[in-house]
Amino acid sequence: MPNQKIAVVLFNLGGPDSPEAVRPFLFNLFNDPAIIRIPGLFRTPLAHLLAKRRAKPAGEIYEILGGKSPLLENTQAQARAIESALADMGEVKAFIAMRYWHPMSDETADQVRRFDPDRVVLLPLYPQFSTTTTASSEKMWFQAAKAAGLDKPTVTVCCYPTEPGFIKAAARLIRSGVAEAAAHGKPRVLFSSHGLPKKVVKGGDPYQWQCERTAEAIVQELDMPGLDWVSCYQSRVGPLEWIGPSTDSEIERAGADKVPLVVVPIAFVSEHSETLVEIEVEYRELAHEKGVPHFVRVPTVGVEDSFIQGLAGLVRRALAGEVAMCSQAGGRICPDGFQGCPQRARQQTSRQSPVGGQQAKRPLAAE
Ligand SMILES: C=CC1=C(C)c2cc3[nH]c(cc4nc(cc5[nH]c(cc1n2)c(C)c5CCC(=O)O)C(CCC(=O)O)=C4C)c(C)c3C=C
Ligand SMILES: [Fe+2]
Ligand SMILES: [Fe+2]
Repeated sequence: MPNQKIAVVLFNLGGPDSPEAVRPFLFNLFNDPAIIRIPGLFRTPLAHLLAKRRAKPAGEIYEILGGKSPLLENTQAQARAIESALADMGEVKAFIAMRYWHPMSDETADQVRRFDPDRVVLLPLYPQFSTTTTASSEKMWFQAAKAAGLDKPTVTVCCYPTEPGFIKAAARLIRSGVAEAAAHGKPRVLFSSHGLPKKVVKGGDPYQWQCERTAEAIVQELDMPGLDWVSCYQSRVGPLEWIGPSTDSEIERAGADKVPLVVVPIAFVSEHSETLVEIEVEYRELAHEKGVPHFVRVPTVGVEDSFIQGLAGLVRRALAGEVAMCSQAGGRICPDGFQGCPQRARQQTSRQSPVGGQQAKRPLAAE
């Protein structure tokens, strides 16, 4: 239907926009029942405590980035690019709803109501579905939309772990990383995703399964026979056991094997603390310490044309109702058909290194 008024709402995590925002941002994160799965009566005081303890180490991370996260600016650039890619559809406006820092769902739902669209598409900037990210954002959005009196037909893109434009963009960026590393030996590619506590995955969360599908699809697209690669997990916080192998343990193994590394973030689609500090600074230093001969960090897909065209295609397909419904989540669209569906993802598979172990934990507080 041409010339519709469409609101595309981009979901992302959000990040502090000043040093003062670090602690309240962390409080919002730890107070999310999708992150800390205990009743609110206990969770809220615990979230205050954890935010207080984590504020110092997290603040130091954001200090390296000038006191704030660049996630909002990078997401704004993606919003403008998506609007341009969908300009032929009519009046399309992309909004941003962050989960833990501004602009959050309540502010955005109000803006969307004032825009008065015919339809709303919720588009997570998380290629892989997790209850801790996509589902949490979606739940918050529907609460906020109801409170704002926004009652427009809405469809949610579920996930796109193997979306061809996303895979193509990542592969393009990796090729030059592999070429650079190859001057120092036979490179190993680490597909590094944000980790999750094991019990979340055991509870049926499809995230790990989908991260592995993303890594496999990129390897297939790269078409580099004999490529040495592994799927691993970064950013562990807290005392729980997290999924592995950890990115740290894989860096250590590469040091022992004396192979150059190409580290590729596949669960983040723009730059922020986990890419610019954790990978670029901390893992680079660890690699140096462990004797890795060369370390390359591949940038996130950001506003790469094929990625943006891929996202625009998901919006078109969601509006056309062309894609398979995700049977687990009423009303949510699963663009990969059954391939990336949470329902199917219970079959845990794995491409895990035999040496993969526990991730070195990031302390919740300055220890
Ligand atoms: C793929 C995306 C993400 C998943 C899954 C996820 C789960 C998850 N995260 C924490 C704890 C923290 N995450 C933090 C930062 C952070 N997390 C993501 C993405 C995912 N998190 C992003 C994009 C960011 C960076 C935000 C920015 O810098 O702009 C932090 C804060 C930073 C720090 O203190 O180091 C914490 C804490 C848990 C516990 C969890 C799953 C249960
Ligand atoms: Fe996180
Ligand atoms: Fe699905």
